[in-house]
Amino acid sequence: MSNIALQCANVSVSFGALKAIDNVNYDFEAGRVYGLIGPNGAGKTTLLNVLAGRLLQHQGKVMCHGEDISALAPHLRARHGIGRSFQITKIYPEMTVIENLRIAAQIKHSRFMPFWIAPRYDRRLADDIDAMLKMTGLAAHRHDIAGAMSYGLQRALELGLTLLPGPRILLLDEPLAGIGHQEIEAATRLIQSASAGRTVLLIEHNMDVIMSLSEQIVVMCNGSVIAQGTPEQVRADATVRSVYLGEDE
Ligand SMILES: Nc1ncnc2c1ncn2[C@@H]1O[C@H](COP(=O)(O)OP(=O)(O)OP(=O)(O)O)[C@@H](O)[C@H]1O
Repeated sequence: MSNIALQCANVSVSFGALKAIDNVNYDFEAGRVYGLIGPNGAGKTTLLNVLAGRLLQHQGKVMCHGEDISALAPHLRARHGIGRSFQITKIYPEMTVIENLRIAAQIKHSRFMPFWIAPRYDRRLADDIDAMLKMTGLAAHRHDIAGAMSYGLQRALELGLTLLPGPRILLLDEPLAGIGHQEIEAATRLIQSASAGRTVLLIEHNMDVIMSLSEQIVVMCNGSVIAQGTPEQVRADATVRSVYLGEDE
C-alpha cells in the first residue's frame, strides 16, 4: 500500500487573473510533519483550503490515501481522517471548556444510540473528553468559560476540538498566531505531541517553531513550490534565502 497520505496532482487555483496556486504537484508521506513556508501571498492558506475541501473550485486532483477526494466537502473529508484548524480561533466562547469538548465528542459519536447503549456511550464521551483535557493541559480549566481564557488556552482548546474526532491528517494554519510570548513554548509542545503518529501540514510564521517541529519544509512562492527539504537543507538553499529568508538571515 502507498505510503502517501495526501497528494496534490496538478493543482491550480485562480482568483480572477491571479494564479494563487500554479500547478502544484506534491506527495505528503504518511506520518511526517511538513512545514509550509513562503512570503505573504505565496499561496499557503489557499493550498491548505484546497486540501481541506474549503476551496473546491480548483484544477487538478487531491488524493487521500490513493482515493480522489477533490469533490468532497470538508465534513466528508473529515471521514477520510482530515482535520483542520484555522488562523482565527473557532471555539464556542460562551460555553465552558468541557461543554466545548462535549460537543466535539458528540459529533464524533453521532450515530443513533438506542437507550440501552446510552450509559456506555456516555462513558465513551467522558473518556474521550478526559483524554483531551489531559493532552491539551486544560484539566484545571474544565469549568472555565472558553472565551474568558487566555488566547493561548483558547488555541489549545481549539486544537483539542480538532483532535477529538481522531484525525490521521492534521492541517494547521498558523496555530501560534496571536499567542503571547510566555505561552509559545507550551503551545509548541502541544503541537508536537498532537503531531505524533499523524501526517501534519503546518503553516507558521514563527521560523524557530516551524523549523523545530517539521521534518520536511515545503517552500512556496507565487503559487509554486520552489524548494523542499529538511530544515537544514532549506536554510542553506540559496533560492530560498534570496526570495524569503533573505532579509531575516
Ligand atoms: N478569496 C480570495 N479572493 C481573491 N484573492 C484571494 C483569495 N484568497 C486568497 N487570495 C489571494 O491569493 C494569493 C494567495 O493567498 P494566500 O492567503 O493563500 O497566501 P499565504 O501564503 O497564505 O499568505 P499569508 O502568509 O499572508 O497568509 C494572495 O495574493 C491573496 O491575496
